[in-house]
Amino acid sequence: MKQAEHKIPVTKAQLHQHWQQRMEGDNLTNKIVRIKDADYFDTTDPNLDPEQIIYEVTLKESSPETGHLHWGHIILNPGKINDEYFMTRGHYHVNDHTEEYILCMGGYGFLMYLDKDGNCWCEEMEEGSLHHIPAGVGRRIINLDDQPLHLSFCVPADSGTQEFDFEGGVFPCRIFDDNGEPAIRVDLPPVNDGEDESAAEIEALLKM
Ligand SMILES: O=P(O)(O)OC[C@H]1O[C@H](O)[C@H](O)[C@@H](O)[C@@H]1O
Repeated sequence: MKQAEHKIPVTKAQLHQHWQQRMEGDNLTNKIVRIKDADYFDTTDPNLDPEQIIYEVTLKESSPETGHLHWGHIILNPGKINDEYFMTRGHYHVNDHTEEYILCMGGYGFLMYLDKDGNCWCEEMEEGSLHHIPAGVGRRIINLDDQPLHLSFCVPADSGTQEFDFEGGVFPCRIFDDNGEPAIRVDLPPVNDGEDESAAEIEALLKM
């Protein structure tokens, strides 16, 4: 006898709603970054609403000890400050033995990595892409689309978050809209023409 089929039709919108409902219940923390908080962009734009949300991170926290995992969602909105796409501030983990996974649920963007030797590279994020962030590597996320970028992430409970020191000029690469196409600007350290150094050397020699 043929077995009865119990197929339940689901739409993408329903699945998405289900995904959002995973972030209900206890032990939730929420971080919202708005235009007024965005001191890490290349420029400012006084015409933008300071209250506009750039991104939101919701974290379902487990207990903080080693071995436990936090689960989180990020919604990174589409937009730009002048030509620079909306992006997260970026961070690395205080406990630099901890890795992370990020799963893209929808949208399109870049995951930018920065290692301790200053190497900077990007991976494309699109629906279904899974990204492994190695231990000791910093990250930033950039939305290149006109839709929100929806991400889930899983991170060790003892990882700890350390923001980048932007005064120090980390993240040497930045992504801009160049006539509708993303373009990378690489900020190289200023070239030392040697004049200052030799002046200091001569002064040191004279004092000997
Ligand atoms: O750049 P942040 O403001 O630190 O936040 C955005 C971050 O959200 C979470 O904490 C994830 O662990 C990160 O991988 C992501 O980059």
